[in-house]
Amino acid sequence: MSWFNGGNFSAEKSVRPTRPCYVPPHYRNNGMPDFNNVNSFMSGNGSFAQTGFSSFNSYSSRRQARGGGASNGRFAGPGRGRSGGGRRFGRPEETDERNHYPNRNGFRIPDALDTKESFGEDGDVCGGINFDAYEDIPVEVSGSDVPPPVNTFAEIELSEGLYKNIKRCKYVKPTPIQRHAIPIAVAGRDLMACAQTGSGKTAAFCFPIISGVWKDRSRFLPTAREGWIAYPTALIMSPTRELSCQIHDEAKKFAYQTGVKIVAAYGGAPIAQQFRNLEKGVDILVATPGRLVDMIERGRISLTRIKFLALDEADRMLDMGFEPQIRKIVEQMDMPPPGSRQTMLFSATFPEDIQKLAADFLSNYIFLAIGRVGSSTELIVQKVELVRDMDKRDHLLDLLRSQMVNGFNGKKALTLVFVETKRGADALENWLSREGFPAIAIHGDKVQAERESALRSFKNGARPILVATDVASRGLDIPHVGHVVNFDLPKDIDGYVHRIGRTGRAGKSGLATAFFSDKNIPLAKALVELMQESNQEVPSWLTEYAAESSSYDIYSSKRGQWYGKGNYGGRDFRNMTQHEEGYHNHSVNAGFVENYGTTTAAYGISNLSNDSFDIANTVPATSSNCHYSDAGTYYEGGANGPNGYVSVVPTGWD
Ligand SMILES: Nc1ncnc2c1ncn2[C@@H]1O[C@H](COP(=O)(O)OP(=O)(O)OP(=O)(O)O)[C@@H](O)[C@H]1O
Repeated sequence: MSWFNGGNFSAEKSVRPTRPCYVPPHYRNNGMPDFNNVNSFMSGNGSFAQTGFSSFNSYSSRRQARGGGASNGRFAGPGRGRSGGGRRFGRPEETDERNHYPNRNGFRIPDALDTKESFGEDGDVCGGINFDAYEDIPVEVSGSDVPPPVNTFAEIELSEGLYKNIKRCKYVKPTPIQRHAIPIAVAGRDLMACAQTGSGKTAAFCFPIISGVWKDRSRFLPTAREGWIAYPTALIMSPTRELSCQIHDEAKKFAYQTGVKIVAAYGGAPIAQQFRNLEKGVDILVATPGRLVDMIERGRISLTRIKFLALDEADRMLDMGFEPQIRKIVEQMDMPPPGSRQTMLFSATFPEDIQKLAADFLSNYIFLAIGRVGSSTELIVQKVELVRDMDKRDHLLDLLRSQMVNGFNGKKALTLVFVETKRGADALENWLSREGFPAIAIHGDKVQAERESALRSFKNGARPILVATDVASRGLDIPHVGHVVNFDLPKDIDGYVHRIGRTGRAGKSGLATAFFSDKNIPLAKALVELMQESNQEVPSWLTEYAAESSSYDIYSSKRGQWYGKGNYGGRDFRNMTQHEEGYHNHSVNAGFVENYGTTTAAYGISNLSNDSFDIANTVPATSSNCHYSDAGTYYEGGANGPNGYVSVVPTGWD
């Protein structure tokens, strides 16, 4: 990625004097804002609004002037009373809240927000979507006989009606994940696909499924709903109700007038209504696991005719929370086994251990990664602020006021604030409302109608601040989210990647601010790595914490995952050497000797149950391919051979 060297864009008021100006990819071929001037940047031609970070850069000095306390000299909390001195206003009138919300403190209520922007017909920049932003992302594909990528939708053998709908949706050009994944899926191959948040994964699995279902004449068999049992041809599962709803809505747009019937089944909504929808016929079922199991156990859905299975947010679906239910649905009910159905797994993050689990559901699959697995898009400007827990509310208030003072510069932007707990979400919503900021909370303890209403009033701008737990962290595609605030940081870096990914979508820019407190030190190293990788400016105090936090890189009990690092894999785990605790004589696909930052595979050959092992290509350990982990653990194991299989024995942990 290039760093822009000043020139025409010299600062009026430089806030980053010591570093060259990074130009995010979405600005590279367009009108350029002044990148040395934060205010100018915020009001640039991206989708999010001016947020006034100039005032934040002076935050620390203001705090010191006030004599605010800092525990270790690095915290920048305001160190003053909890109210921040703001005037308090009552909760909003529930009626006509957009127009009459008490905004005496000046918080601008956006006008009605469009749900979609329009797209141009003329090439790369369509309705603010700048495809150049994605062009230089490296692509990794592995597996046998990989179908080649395409450059246009027209090159793919999709059904006629679907083409029309792609045009109707103004999808002029496929995104990289679509260019690669759709031909693979249309060729009938199983797929594990990873691409950054907001890069178009939904269409990447919906298009082949809709097309495949449409071409599958067997769905017209009269027995398709016999005895009021629904026999869908395709099943798309996702972890949350809101995401299932969203996928359902998207898929319906893509399947408009094709005759392909799509039904959603998710918890919290009346099951009787969902049964009635199923009774009208279903080709593609979009479901959350809990409601699906319920329906299958009540004998209303059979999976015997499933030909296409897609798991969105697949790593979440296979982590410890969901895995038993997914195994039950996919392995213990009546679904055809791998090989007899086509299985597609999609996510922006895919930890190695989950990749291994996922392999159980796949047959001869292709692994596709657009960018490094678990990486974050450069479209999102990431800021990390050092804030003590006790100062977070004031800090947030200052942030929101700063947005207020600088205005939205004619742009409409929503702010999504992530907190750790449901109680914390309610408390922050109440507090913000008391302070005169129109906020609404969404979390798992709210009934579904409340959740939907919260999301609606956020989307339409009636409550432009949504306080959310992780229930809103994955998959949700809400236009105009300009700013994501991690009021509480998540425990692992993958969670952070998904949360900040609610902004900076579809080629548009976004801003993510994290409040980092001493509780988050274990996350520092992974955060620094992620930020560096996406060319973000890393504060020096965070780098210091990262150095300190190396000692936190111990295996947690949870499936050998790194705490903090999230164990995010760089690539197809089949191409990696094994480095997990407790693996003995475990055969792995060699071909690579990989350095994982802390460990690298090493020396010695065992294996060798695999015929394709090529002893001639064996690479014995040398100082360059044999490393020690941070913990001083020596890996003894093997390498190499393009198709070789070797054993890796982590002797240090015996
Ligand atoms: N080819 C395209 N042309 C124009 N817009 C597109 C295209 N593909 C996807 N989009 C739009 O991009 C946005 C993001 O897409 P999508 O929600 O599928 O992202 P995602 O990769 O699934 O993100 P996440 O990882 O957060 O789930 C959506 O608004 C979608 O309509």
